[in-house]
Amino acid sequence: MTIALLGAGVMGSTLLAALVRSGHDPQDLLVSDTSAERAEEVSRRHGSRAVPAAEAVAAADIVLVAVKPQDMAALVEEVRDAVRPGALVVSIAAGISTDFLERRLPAGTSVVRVMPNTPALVDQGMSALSPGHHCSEEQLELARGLMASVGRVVVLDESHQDAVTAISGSGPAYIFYVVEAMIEAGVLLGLPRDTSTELVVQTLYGAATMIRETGTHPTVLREQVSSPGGTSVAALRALEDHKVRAAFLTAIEAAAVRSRQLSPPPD
Ligand SMILES: NC(=O)C1=CN([C@@H]2O[C@H](COP(=O)(O)OP(=O)(O)OC[C@H]3O[C@@H](n4cnc5c(N)ncnc54)[C@H](O)[C@@H]3O)[C@@H](O)[C@H]2O)C=CC1
Ligand SMILES: O=C(O)[C@@H]1CCC=N1
Repeated sequence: MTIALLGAGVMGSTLLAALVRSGHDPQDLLVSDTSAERAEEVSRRHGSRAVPAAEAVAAADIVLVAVKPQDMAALVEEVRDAVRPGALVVSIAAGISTDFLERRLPAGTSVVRVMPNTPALVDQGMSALSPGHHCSEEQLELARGLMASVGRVVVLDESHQDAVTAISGSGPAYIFYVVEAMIEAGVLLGLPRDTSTELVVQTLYGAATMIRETGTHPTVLREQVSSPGGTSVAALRALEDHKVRAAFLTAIEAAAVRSRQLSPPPD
């Protein structure tokens, strides 16, 4: 199975590394980037082949597109004539609909829209897949298998993709932000930075593992930490005073709005 990866940036190279880890022959992975240097550097690292975009697409069973939404129209224009009949086009670009791609690709091209996230780098990714009009069950399974090699997968109606982008696509950024803030707070309280980092990271890992392994609702888990009249409720009250919950709602809504804005207007 030959896979063309178009765009070898943060997410493209993360997926490339994952494809190699999951047993794809690196020689069957053709990498293209407008920065030829980048495509070559990434390919040197993973054993894949750096190839111009149209050439990669002409040889590919799966075309995995990982360029920014703003670069998508130009890229599709560049490669459309090279897409093989029966090839599957998988796009991970925020805000780019299957309809946008189907209108620009040869008639009948199978498309799957995916929103992954960066924890794919450590095989703990979360991907949401939405098939286009011409995507068969078999092709959807192919895309599912591709993304399942880097974490969990859900298949969702495309109307949910802006919400997915705002929750799990951008989600790691919010979590890292909270982690940064907690580490800084530890330093404020006099802890050495590396100690504070270790305390915060293990607490995050432990809390995430508890949510997953116990299946208990986060509210109940939070209540278990909050002794009456104790330290946790004192902190949680300050978070409520600063409207942190409302800030999360507003922030995530802003991400979804931005995802919609990244959708090019209809022709
Ligand atoms: N970074 C993230 O956490 C996530 C990103 N995404 C999506 O993945 C896509 C890529 O994002 P990043 O990797 O963060 O961006 P990036 O800027 O790191 O990578 C994009 C790459 O595409 C290349 N490129 C641009 N035009 C090209 C063309 N015509 N042909 C070949 N390569 C071309 C650029 O040179 C760059 O190396 C975006 O559409 C984004 O919405 C989706 C989920 C998570
Ligand atoms: O920030 C972005 O636009 C991309 C999409 C989801 C995560 N990163």
